[in-house]
Amino acid sequence: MPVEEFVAGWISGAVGLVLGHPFDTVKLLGFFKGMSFPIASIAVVNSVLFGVYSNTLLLLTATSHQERRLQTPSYMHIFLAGCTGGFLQAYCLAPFDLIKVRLQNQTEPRAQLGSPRPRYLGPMHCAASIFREEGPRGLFRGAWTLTLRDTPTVGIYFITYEGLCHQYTPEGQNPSSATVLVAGGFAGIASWVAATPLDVIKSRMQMDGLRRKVYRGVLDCMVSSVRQEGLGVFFRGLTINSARAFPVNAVTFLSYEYLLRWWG
Ligand SMILES: C[N+](C)(C)CCCC[C@H](N)C(=O)O
Repeated sequence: MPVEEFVAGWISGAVGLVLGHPFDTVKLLGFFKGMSFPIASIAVVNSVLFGVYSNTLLLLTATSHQERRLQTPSYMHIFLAGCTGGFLQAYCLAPFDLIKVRLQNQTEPRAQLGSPRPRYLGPMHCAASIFREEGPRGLFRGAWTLTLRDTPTVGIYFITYEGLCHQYTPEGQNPSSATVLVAGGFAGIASWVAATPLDVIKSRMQMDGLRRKVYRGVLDCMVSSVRQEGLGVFFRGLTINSARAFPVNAVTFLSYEYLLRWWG
């Protein structure tokens, strides 16, 4: 099993992440709150995303990353491999994403003398508290919605990337850096536009049960969100998600391609 893709996925994900983190947090308070933790978690998550994608394509088309430039796989295969990558990465991402959402939604100041103690003191404390208060399954709260969000949208992510690269690259050549940056950026935007409605629902499911349980399930969460806030609720954060997605995924794909070429 080619492991380079896993390693390249990890490193490129970390590069993209540093760039994207302020966008992630600006929706809330505190700019670089919780930076070190996502850096560690991206090692697992992005390497699963790219590693599973590439190895699924290898299974489906019997071509390696380099050979695929000469023999472009069908969009169906690219989509299926993307969905497989998205499905598996969602499960790895679930506990990390839950902790991120819980910490970012916590707006009490850091522990200070005289002020009330925040519920979670940091990522490890947050993980331990969830485990204690909500059980081991609590760490996977919202995982199902995350899977629904990521399975098709990672398919869209890779279709957009490969499609744009193919469009602007002469037959049999590697895409130029500019092409990779633009294709990666638009792949990020396309997948985030598609992912935003379920991203809103996912975060609500992850915050549910903290004080008392409000939703009976994903569908119930969707229906009551629309009832209370209208259809616009599904587009919450769309602009910031897209603004973040372009630079993050442009550099993610650029470093991924370069690492693979360098090792290849
Ligand atoms: C599927 N979905 C759109 C959610 C994410 C796909 C892109 C993954 C990238 N690490 C990022 O954070 O932008």
